[in-house]
Amino acid sequence: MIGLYTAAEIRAAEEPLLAAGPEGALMQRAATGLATVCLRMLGSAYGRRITLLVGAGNNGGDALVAGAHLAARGARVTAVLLDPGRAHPAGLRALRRAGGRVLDPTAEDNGLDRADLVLDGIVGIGGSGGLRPRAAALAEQAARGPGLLVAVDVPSGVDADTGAVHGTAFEAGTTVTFGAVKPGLVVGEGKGFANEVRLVDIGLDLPPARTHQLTDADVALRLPFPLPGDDKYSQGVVGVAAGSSVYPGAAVLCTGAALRTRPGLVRYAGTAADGVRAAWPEAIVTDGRPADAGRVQAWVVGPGMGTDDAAERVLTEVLASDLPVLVDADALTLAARRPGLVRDRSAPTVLTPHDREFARFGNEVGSDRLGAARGLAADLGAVLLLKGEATVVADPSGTAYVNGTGTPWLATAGTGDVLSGIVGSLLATGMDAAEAAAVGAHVHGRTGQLAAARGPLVAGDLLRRLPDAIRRIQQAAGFVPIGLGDSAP
Ligand SMILES: NC(=O)C1=CN([C@@H]2O[C@H](COP(=O)(O)OP(=O)(O)OC[C@H]3O[C@@H](n4cnc5c(N)ncnc54)[C@H](O)[C@@H]3O)[C@@H](O)[C@H]2O)[C@@H](O)CC1
Ligand SMILES: Nc1ncnc2c1ncn2[C@@H]1O[C@H](COP(=O)(O)OP(=O)(O)O)[C@@H](O)[C@H]1O
Ligand SMILES: [K+]
Repeated sequence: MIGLYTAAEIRAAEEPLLAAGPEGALMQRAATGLATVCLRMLGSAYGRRITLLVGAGNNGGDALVAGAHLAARGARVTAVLLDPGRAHPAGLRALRRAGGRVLDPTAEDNGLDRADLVLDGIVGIGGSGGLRPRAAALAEQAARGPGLLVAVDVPSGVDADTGAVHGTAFEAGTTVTFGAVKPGLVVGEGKGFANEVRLVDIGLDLPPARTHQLTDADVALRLPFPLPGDDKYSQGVVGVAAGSSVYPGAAVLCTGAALRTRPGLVRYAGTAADGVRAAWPEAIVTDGRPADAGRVQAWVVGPGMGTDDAAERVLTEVLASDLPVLVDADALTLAARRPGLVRDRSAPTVLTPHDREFARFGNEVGSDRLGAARGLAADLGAVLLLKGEATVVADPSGTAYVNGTGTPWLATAGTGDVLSGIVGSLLATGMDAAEAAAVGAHVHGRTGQLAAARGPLVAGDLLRRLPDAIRRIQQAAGFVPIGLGDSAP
């Protein structure tokens, strides 16, 4: 698992290393790793034009020291100092010694229109609020130029903890981050500014993370294989209460996804019974109530079910069980009206809202998606899976996951019903509810990527590609999407 750490957590882990000295050692490690990544991106340094955008803090210091390494290898390095009187003194000396040029921010020709690479050292984890006007103007000018755009630690203008961006931010193609990945690089608006994230190990001794991102290897370990002694019941039976005679599609997609994820046994109960029977002869189907379906180990309730009195009775019945329940779509609308139905449960509940469904519980998601998910999870005593470009999962204790897979092609009707079926089927195996949600989101995203490789996708394509996506995840065990070890020479 990749641990995601806030600025405060990073600073706390840096403290003992800074106290133990020697002075500047951490910055040297960070800057060496940063320069190594830049060298790899450029192929070679000699004669290359590099512009450093340098703020007044240590983030600017990192850029200056990395710039000195690159200048020493023959790059033509120009540093634009946002606050010339306060630039990191040792970094500035190092750059000058290596032959770098230094400009103030009002210089007419700052080289951004012809740089091969731009290093953004305006502000890192010490940033607060939106970028100040001069910094914002330089970030925008860099984005218009031809150079590779590399952010130092965090793209300036992105909140490292939340991913919030107020106004503008540096549009990095690559972000070289130090010590640990920050949540703001992989969630919310920040994800789109950080893009490819490279982690440089600077030797921090970090405590266990509160926020995680799963890799294929993590997910492969958690996807249960059927064992020789298994039968169709022992792997966990999923119950699906979804769809309606008017909207059978959601029930068909949800049941199909549960079958394709963990094809032990899926039971369906609801008024879309005919449609489900026709699409999935493998499922055991009743047009009665959940109680008529037979025994299950977890329920999925809500997609396409409607919000009338009959639907509310189904939801109430399912939530009254002592089984794990995934609540989605129409059932979320109903649960938002009667949150006590969720709060009063002792068995695990997983809620899977998108932003509009989330808002029905009383607060907008806002720009801190992790914070919002954690808040509602704690309030309801449930696992919250907040869908989006980077789906977030939080449990009531504050443990959270940010999903790292997926594609915007998933923004199409019915893909959420597929996610519910996948997670429901993992819940039925007895997996911890937050892990089931996080593993399900990862599998769903990989399936979307696989389907999108063939062109525009519809939700049904996900069902066809799910087995292959699971097989590939299992094969790729050991693959880590974020580059580690770049501080090595
Ligand atoms: N503590 C350490 O020894 C280490 C720190 N490191 C680097 O140091 C950074 C943190 O350094 P600092 O604590 O000095 O803080 P930063 O350098 O991240 O930010 C502080 C500077 O940014 C300016 N600033 C803040 N908000 C701004 C905004 N909205 N618009 C424009 N300017 C803004 C402040 O005026 C100040 O000059 C990390 O991100 C990392 O790059 C690394 O070198 C590793 C070791
Ligand atoms: N821009 C996006 N990038 C990546 N994934 C997205 C994007 N927009 C939506 N998704 C994903 O697509 C799915 C849509 O679910 P949902 O909104 O519930 O659709 P429906 O209710 O039609 O099934 C979610 O898994 C969500 O995370
Ligand atoms: K930066």
